[in-house]
Amino acid sequence: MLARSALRNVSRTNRLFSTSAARQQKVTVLGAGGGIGQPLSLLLKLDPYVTSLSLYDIRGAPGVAADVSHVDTGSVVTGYPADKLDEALEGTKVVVIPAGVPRKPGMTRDDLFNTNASIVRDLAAAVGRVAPDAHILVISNPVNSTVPIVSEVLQKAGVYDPRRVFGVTTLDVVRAARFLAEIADSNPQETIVPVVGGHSGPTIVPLLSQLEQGKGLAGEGYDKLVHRIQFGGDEVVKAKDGAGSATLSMAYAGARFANAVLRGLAGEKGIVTPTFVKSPLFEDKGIEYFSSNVELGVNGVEKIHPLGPLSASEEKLLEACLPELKKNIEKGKAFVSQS
Ligand SMILES: NC(=O)C1=CN([C@@H]2O[C@H](COP(=O)(O)OP(=O)(O)OC[C@H]3O[C@@H](n4cnc5c(N)ncnc54)[C@H](O)[C@@H]3O)[C@@H](O)[C@H]2O)C=CC1
Ligand SMILES: O=C([O-])CC(=O)C(=O)O
Repeated sequence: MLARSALRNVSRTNRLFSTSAARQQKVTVLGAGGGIGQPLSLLLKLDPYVTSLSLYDIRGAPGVAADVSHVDTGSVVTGYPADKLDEALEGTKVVVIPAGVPRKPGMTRDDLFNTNASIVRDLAAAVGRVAPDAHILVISNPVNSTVPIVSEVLQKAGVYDPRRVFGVTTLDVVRAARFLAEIADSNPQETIVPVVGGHSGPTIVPLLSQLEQGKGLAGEGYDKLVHRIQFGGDEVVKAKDGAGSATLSMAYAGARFANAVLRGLAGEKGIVTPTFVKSPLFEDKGIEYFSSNVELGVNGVEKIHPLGPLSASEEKLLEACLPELKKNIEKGKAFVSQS
């Protein structure tokens, strides 16, 4: 028999994260059987802020749930098949949506609209009906359009609170940190790049001038880095050669953003990260949603930070971002009003 202190040590080394959290929540993943959904579900199983993990997909969620449920952390995992969406959502506080098709080489994210818009619309309607006060984290592309779709659906249902709908743009932040750190020879975990705008090509605007490691960059080196951050998704789509887009790095990014939302819900202060939300920043230009640094808290979005000082190059990037973003947002809104 192991002495109690030895058991405690064994127990500590067996855990990836510490298990004591102030306040835990039920989290539901819609699209849990997919390329992102599976590793994301695993990472959420490791999150000490999750008490109950509900996994839903039109294919394969009970199997994923059975598998993930054997991991020895405190949360309880349940899988739900296609006809059990309402049960999956009951009592949930956070819903993460990676349901929908991914890109193949040669496609833009907007090319996914025709398939994913209706998937996201129908899932949002179910969330509005069953879990109207849930925080909704939208991963499904095109994010610039799917976030307005979710918002419009909730608005129609009379349960919209803009503080609780988020487009997950964390992968852009993760990539920017990694790619800049490679050039600057810095620690990527300490190379925190605010990435603003939206989540597709030219709408992705990294504010490199706001970092010590980034402010000296210019010319070809700067242009190449910006292009890599804006088109990092294409790099993965090309390398996977028809087998899909980023799944593992996205699962990491999604779990990280979900953890930030959960920590906010638990009352932690000072959690600031970029996310694509209903925003006043460019309302005067008719742009209702924008990603920028947002402070998260018990109500979701507590405060939207201004962009801060921009370099001349960043002003130009922003100029290219805004009209494209506006088009994407309007397309999402029109889809719901015509549905
Ligand atoms: N926000 C971001 O930064 C990123 C977004 N994505 C997007 O995430 C989405 C998912 O990508 P993957 O997981 O690679 O695709 P995948 O095809 O591997 O998985 C999608 C899953 O959604 C499920 N699904 C389809 N319709 C559904 C419905 N009505 N209800 C519940 N589940 C449903 C499918 O059965 C499948 O298991 C894509 O739209 C992709 O473009 C991907 C990477 C990064
Ligand atoms: O590129 C894609 O289609 C998937 C995605 O959004 C990303 O990896 O940033």
